[in-house]
Amino acid sequence: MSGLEIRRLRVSFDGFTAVDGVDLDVRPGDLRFLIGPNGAGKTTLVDAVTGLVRAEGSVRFGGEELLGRSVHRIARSGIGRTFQTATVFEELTVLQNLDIAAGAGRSLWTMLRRRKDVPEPVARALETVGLTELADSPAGTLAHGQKQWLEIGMLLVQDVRLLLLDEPVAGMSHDERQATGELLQRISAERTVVVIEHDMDFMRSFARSVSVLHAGKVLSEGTVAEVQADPKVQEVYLGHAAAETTADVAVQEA
Ligand SMILES: Nc1ncnc2c1ncn2[C@@H]1O[C@H](COP(=O)(O)OP(=O)(O)OP(=O)(O)O)[C@@H](O)[C@H]1O
Repeated sequence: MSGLEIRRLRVSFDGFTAVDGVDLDVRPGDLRFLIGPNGAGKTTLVDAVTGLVRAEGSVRFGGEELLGRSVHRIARSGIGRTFQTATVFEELTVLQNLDIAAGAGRSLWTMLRRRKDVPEPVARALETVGLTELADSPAGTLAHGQKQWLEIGMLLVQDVRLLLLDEPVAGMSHDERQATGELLQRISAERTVVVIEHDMDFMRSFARSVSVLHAGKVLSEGTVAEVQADPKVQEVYLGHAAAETTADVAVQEA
């Protein structure tokens, strides 16, 4: 099974090139972290894959070309994403949220009715994301981390094969981060998962592979150890830190 294959991807905004000729291959079973300084083009790359911005080049998933397709058609091709802020229906229960995500073709009444028989894919998703006990709680009462897990569950019931997650652990507690990392490892065993992340500790603990983006290009790629040892990466990150330190000193001296 072929996963995500990106070739010569380019996205421009009014003459500014945010993604500048990116090649990227992510196989099913991988857990790829996409890192890079602010403005590197990470979110824009995911926007291009999901059809939110126009792009040139080629994005194939499972061998099918996605560029040029509508957002809805891309979603129907088994591609799903989460955003930094979870987008769940707060007034509905966890189960109803999952039911609606799973429920193409069912009436709203069928989906909102309290049912004893939870459909098998929904029960499996509840189990996978660890929310079985909270199935009947309104989503609005969930903790921040639990909402992110619900959103991932909503992708699982749609049988999304490629998950693109934008900073899934931002704002999470240490325990929530750990649980999220383990969740991502479980779901990536048979799906293709790409995670945009700024949290380097989280990346070191859970990434199977890493791509570093800088100024719209892939700067480095490999295992966590390979990427960390790459002088180009050290320069970008240390250069960044050095610049911030200099700025801090300048502010303090002013
Ligand atoms: N709609 C847009 N119009 C104009 N410029 C944009 C647009 N979207 C993004 N950009 C620019 O493209 C560049 C890449 O942005 P992008 O959000 O993809 O970076 P990022 O790596 O995700 O950064 P961050 O880690 O801060 O989220 C930035 O310079 C940004 O200002």
